[in-house]
Amino acid sequence: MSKPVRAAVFGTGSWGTAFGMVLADAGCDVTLWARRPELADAVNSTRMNPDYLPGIELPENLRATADPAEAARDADFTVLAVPSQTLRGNLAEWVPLLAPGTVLVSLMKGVELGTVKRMSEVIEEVAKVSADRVAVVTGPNLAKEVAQRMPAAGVVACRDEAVARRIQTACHTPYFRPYTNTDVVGCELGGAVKNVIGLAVGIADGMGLGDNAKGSLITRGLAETTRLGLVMGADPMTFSGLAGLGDLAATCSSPLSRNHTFGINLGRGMTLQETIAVTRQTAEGVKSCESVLDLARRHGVDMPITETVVSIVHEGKPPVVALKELMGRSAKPERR
Ligand SMILES: NC(=O)C1=CN([C@@H]2O[C@H](COP(=O)(O)OP(=O)(O)OC[C@H]3O[C@@H](n4cnc5c(N)ncnc54)[C@H](O)[C@@H]3O)[C@@H](O)[C@H]2O)C=CC1
Ligand SMILES: O=C(CO)COP(=O)(O)O
Repeated sequence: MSKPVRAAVFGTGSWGTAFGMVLADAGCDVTLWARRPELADAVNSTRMNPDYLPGIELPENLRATADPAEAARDADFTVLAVPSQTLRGNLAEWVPLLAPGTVLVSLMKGVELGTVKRMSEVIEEVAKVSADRVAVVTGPNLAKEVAQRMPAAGVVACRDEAVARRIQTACHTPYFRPYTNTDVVGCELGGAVKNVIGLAVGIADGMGLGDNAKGSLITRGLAETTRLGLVMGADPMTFSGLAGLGDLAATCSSPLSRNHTFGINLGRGMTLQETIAVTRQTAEGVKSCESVLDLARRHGVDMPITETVVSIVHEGKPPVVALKELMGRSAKPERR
C-alpha cells in the first residue's frame, strides 16, 4: 500500500482547521501548525478546536503542533491559512523548514497592501519557487459549513494542471467537491474582491436597503471584478464560476461571513473601531479593499463599489452619503 499523502496546514483558525479536516477525511495525514501552544494542546487532547470551531469533532488523522518544523516535515502539500497581510513575514520564517519539493497551497483571499501582490505571488517571491509549485484553493467555502460536512464545491487553481489534479484528489470527499482551474489570477481576484463586495452588501443590509440593492451590488460587484481581471490577464469565465459568482453568492447571503457581518455592523451605524472590536476573526476585505483599489488604479480600472467601501471603512464617509454618490454617478451602458 502506498503511504498516505502528508499535508501541513499553517494556521489553526477557522478555515485552516476546516480544510485540514477535509484533507484528513480524504485520507491525508494532516498536521496543523498553531501559533499558540495551548491551542495545539487543546486540539490534540480534546479533538476539537475550541477557539474557532467549537463543538466540532476533528478526525483522528489530524493533529496539531506549535512547532513549525514538526508541521512542515515531509509534507507533500504545505497549506497556508494565515491572514493575507501577515503571510510574507510568516512564510519568511517557515521557508527554511519546508520539505523539499513540497507544493505550497494558499487558502487566503486577500491582496497585499503596498505591493498589491496576490497571495500566490507573495508565496513565489518569498519561498523562491516557480508558479508550478504554488496552488490556490478557493470558492464558496464558509468554514463552519465545511467543518460540519455540509456539501460544497471548490476550486483548486494552479498553472500546472497536473499539480492542481494532485491537490484535487487529496481534498476530494463525499461532501467537498473540488474542480481544477489553471486561471490562478482570476481565481485569486475572485476571492479577494468578493470580500470587498461582501462588505458593501453587508453595509446595504445593515442600512435596510432591501434585496434589489443586494442583487444590484452583487452583479455590479462582479462586473468590476471582471473588469479588473480582464486587464490582469484573467479568463473572464472564471468570474461566473465558483471562485467568482459562487463565492460572492455564499458570502453575500450568509450570516457566517465575517466580511458580510462586518458590513452589516457598519451599515447599522457602528464605528470602525466598534466593529473591529466585535469581529474576532479575519475579515480580509477590511484591509484588502485598499489594496484592491490601489491595484485598480494602477491598472486604470474603474471600481466604484470598491471605492465606496474604502470611503466608508477608511475615510469615515457616512454610508448614506456614500450611497447617494454611488447612485448619482453618470448614466452608462451596462456593458462596455
Ligand atoms: N473562514 C472561512 O470561512 C474562509 C476563510 N478563507 C480565507 O482563509 C484565510 C484565513 O482565514 P481564517 O482561517 O478564516 O481566519 P481566522 O481568523 O479564523 O484564523 C487566522 C489564523 O491565523 C493566525 N494568525 C493571526 N495572526 C497571525 C500572525 N500575525 N502570524 C501568524 N498567524 C496568525 C490565527 O492565530 C489563526 O490561526 C483568510 O485569507 C480568509 O479570507 C477562505 C475561505 C473560507
Ligand atoms: O471566503 C469565505 C467563504 O468562501 C469566507 O468569507 P468570510 O471571510 O467573509 O467569512
